[in-house]
Amino acid sequence: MVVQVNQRTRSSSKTMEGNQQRAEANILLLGAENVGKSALTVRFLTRRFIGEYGDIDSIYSHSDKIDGRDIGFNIWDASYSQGGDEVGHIGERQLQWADGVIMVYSICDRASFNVVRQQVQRIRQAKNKLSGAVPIIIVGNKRDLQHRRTVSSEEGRLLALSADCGFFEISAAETYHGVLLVFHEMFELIREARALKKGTAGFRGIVRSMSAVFGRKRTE
Ligand SMILES: Nc1nc2c(ncn2[C@@H]2O[C@H](COP(=O)(O)OP(=O)(O)OP(=O)(O)O)[C@@H](O)[C@H]2O)c(=O)[nH]1
Repeated sequence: MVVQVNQRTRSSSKTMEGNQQRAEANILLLGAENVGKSALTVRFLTRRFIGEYGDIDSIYSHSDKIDGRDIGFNIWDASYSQGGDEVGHIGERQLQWADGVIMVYSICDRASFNVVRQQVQRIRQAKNKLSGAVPIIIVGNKRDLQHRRTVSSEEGRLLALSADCGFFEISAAETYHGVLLVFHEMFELIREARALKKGTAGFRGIVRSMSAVFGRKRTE
């Protein structure tokens, strides 16, 4: 497995957390093969859908503005790897690095939905031991392929609800907007998780966290 790690990203997310001018967020993308993790990442970075992508682990840095504030997104597009004899292994290093996790499945691939179900459980268990709860958003991708759908929106939403995750159904192939919403919501959840940790979450933050937990339906 090749991992392109930008060293700057690791330290900067810690040092700039409290800075009002610029905030950073480390976001880990997980999910089975072929579900569109790279497509989502590249859409967010370039606004484009290019069709075919490599399958190496990569970490990308990207700047964006939310409500006039500069945000540095560090995105780890993780290939579906094998650790020891376990397929779908999630490395401790990945979890320690991540401020938030986006778990992707394809709405026309039930096996990929089952992978998300298993990985969400593993993250909840592992991350609690490492450093407390981490915000997770579950994304059902390839919404443009309705005729091949094998996982209903309800199932996706119910899984998210039961595991305290946000939920979106999108098509990375069709639109940029849905992908943008996912990353912006992820940043908001990370910000609120940090505020809750520091005990500075306002009423709005608490309400938003509860909404994420109780799973509003989020679609494009
Ligand atoms: N129809 C459709 N195809 C998509 C969509 N997103 C990705 N794809 C296609 O699905 C295939 C896999 O996309 P990738 O982004 O490489 O998937 P991945 O999850 O990164 O795959 P791995 O690198 O193997 O882990 C490619 O052929 C993409 O063009 C989508 O929203 N709709």
